[in-house]
Amino acid sequence: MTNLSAFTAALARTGQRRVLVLEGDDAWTETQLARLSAALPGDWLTVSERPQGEQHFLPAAVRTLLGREFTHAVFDARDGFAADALAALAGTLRAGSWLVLLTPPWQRWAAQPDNDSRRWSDRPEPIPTPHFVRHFIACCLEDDAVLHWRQGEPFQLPTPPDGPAWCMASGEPEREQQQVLDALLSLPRGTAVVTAPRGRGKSALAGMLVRRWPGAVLVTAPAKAATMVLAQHAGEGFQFIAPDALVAALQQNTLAGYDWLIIDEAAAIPGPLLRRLLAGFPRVLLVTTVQGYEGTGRGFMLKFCASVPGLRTFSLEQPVRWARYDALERFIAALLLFDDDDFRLRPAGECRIAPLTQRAWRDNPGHIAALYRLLSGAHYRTSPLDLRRMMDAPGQRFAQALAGERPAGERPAGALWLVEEGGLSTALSAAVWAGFRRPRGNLVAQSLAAHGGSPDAATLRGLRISRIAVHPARQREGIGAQLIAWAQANAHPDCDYLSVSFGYTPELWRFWQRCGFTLVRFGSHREASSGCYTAMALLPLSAAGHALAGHEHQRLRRDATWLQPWIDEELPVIPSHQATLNDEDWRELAGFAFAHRPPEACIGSLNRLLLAADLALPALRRWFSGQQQGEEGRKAQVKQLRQEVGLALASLDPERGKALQSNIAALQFF
Ligand SMILES: CC(=O)SCCNC(=O)CCNC(=O)[C@H](O)C(C)(C)COP(=O)(O)OP(=O)(O)OC[C@H]1O[C@@H](n2cnc3c(N)ncnc32)[C@H](O)[C@@H]1OP(=O)(O)O
Ligand SMILES: Nc1ncnc2c1ncn2[C@@H]1O[C@H](COP(=O)(O)OP(=O)(O)OP(=O)(O)O)[C@@H](O)[C@H]1O
Repeated sequence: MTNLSAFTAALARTGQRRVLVLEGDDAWTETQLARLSAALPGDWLTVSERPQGEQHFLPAAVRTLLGREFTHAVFDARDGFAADALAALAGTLRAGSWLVLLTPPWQRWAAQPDNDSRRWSDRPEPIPTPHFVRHFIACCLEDDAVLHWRQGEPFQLPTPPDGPAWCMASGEPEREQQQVLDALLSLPRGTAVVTAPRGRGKSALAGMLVRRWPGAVLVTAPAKAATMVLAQHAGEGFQFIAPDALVAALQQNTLAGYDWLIIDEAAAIPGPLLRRLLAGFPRVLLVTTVQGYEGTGRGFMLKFCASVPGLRTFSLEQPVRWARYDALERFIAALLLFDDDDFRLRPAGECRIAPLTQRAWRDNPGHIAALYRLLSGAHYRTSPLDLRRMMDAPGQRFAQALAGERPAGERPAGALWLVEEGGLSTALSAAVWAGFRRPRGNLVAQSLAAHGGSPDAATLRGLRISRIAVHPARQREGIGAQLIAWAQANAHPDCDYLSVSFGYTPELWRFWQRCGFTLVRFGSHREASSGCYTAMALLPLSAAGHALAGHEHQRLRRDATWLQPWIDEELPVIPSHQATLNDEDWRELAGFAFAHRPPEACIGSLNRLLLAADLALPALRRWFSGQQQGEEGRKAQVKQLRQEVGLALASLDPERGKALQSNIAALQFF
């Protein structure tokens, strides 16, 4: 272990960080870990599903470490591989650090269920992840800088890294930081954004702006703990305000005299909230990471920044927390396919559509990796969890639009990712409709049952378009529509529909509409993550699919008058203005009163009940006048609503109410 200390000293001197993989059984691994931490002093952080020691974090808690720094870390992949947590963790390690990765013995790892898969596979039980394990092993073996210590074999350290001594930044702005700072200090008005990968000195730069700006600057971020670096570089002028307090202060007009608002980790703040903040200050600086822990950074660039007029964009390339060509950063980029060099080039030439299956991760990994890179470059939602889903979750299918000369010169210009859904039993689908059951997966199929009017909706089989993206340099050339037409023509004969669930924008809806989709659902509130309403649409393929799409679209039209007041966006359907209670309303109201259907899924029928029945219904009136309280208050209010609606049905038609009640009660046993 003396050699290890010398090696680590060489890492610190050259500004490098390294990966050490410990492959073995639990007892052996624990012994080696104890030896390592005894030999290498410093603050060791452990990320593991198993509780151990003081500096221990569960993978799900690693996000809270953003903005903090550590010397060494252990990432325990023996029970599950939380790829997003690994990416977040790697960014927190200083120059001279080790990232020790614990794996089970490789020969049994591929067949072992991965606990993390429950987060992304839509399966209730953990599943094995052979493609990811294979890819991980290949990344380790291909990279000379990754140290691999296998149980039963001697551990040999290579020669320590050599090279010029690395100097920690002095406290004064680095060259790149200075250039951005000069531009910001002379910005007369408007919005600027600084994006960069981890550890490039973005937060420090924002702090330097606070220190150098002659007037008042306000700083906000999703968590104050993540602004430590910014505060340190800002000095006494640092003034922090939480985003919700900031919105409240803007509404009350109590903020005056601030020249700048700095929003650190801006990608973690929902778009509509950001938009409100931009309007409140003469100058705004948005700071965000473009790669890594969640895919939100690039999405932020793509979706939000494209909509800000006159935005000034800056980026930082040189790492500050570690030296250039750092081995850990390179390993993580290769493992999680962060490198996007391919994406920067325009894929030129005619396109042909070609299918791909998960087998490509074995047979032609370069090909399918290019597809993932296109998705993560062009689609705002793509994250390392998608990479894992794409590799190993069951029921996934892919197609790509390949541009260029066959075969060597071809590159993907468009990517389509499909997921098989539906096929639930009649009883389970009806139990989903009633709100009694919500098994994992089947996003659109279950949502059609749970929020729509057809108890058997989830029995149909669909292919959900999980993602579609066309290279930005090739959009509006018909490639997206070509991919959808391919999916339509190549769907399995027992597939009833293609479906899509998307964050509604009028432009995106126009695309789906042009591809032949029918709108069947529009959410009643904006999603916090995207700031958009969720919309769902179907492209029917079979007679049953046509019937379902037609029925759900008519239902949406019938409910549109009542749904519109909940939504501050024009609903893209023509309301049909029907105010009488029909059989379907009766069934739905019974599903609400005697089962667990949420009120938001019954907005139309509840309103028609108010109009049709000559009853007081005070709780219902209160609900629609918007007098709702917090979570606990809401629960009590919904309970009261259910009772009131049950009584109303019994008083309107006691026989019918009773019959529906007993039918619905039977559903809870499925
Ligand atoms: C499930 C999900 O993935 S939802 C998210 C969809 N993906 C994204 O938002 C990623 C970023 N966007 C993209 O990759 C692309 O813009 C896509 C996939 C949405 C569309 O692909 P494209 O190849 O650009 O669309 P395509 O050229 O086939 O358009 C067909 C028609 O749709 C309509 N359309 C497409 N994009 C737009 C737009 N931005 N605004 C208005 N209409 C549009 C047009 O009518 C167009 O026909 P036209 O150009 O002759 O007028
Ligand atoms: N010019 C500088 N002088 C001294 N230290 C610096 C300078 N720039 C950055 N640093 C330090 O380098 C480290 C990384 O900087 P910073 O946290 O600003 O990077 P970042 O790009 O915001 O990283 P992350 O995405 O991980 O939050 C911090 O410890 C910071 O204090």
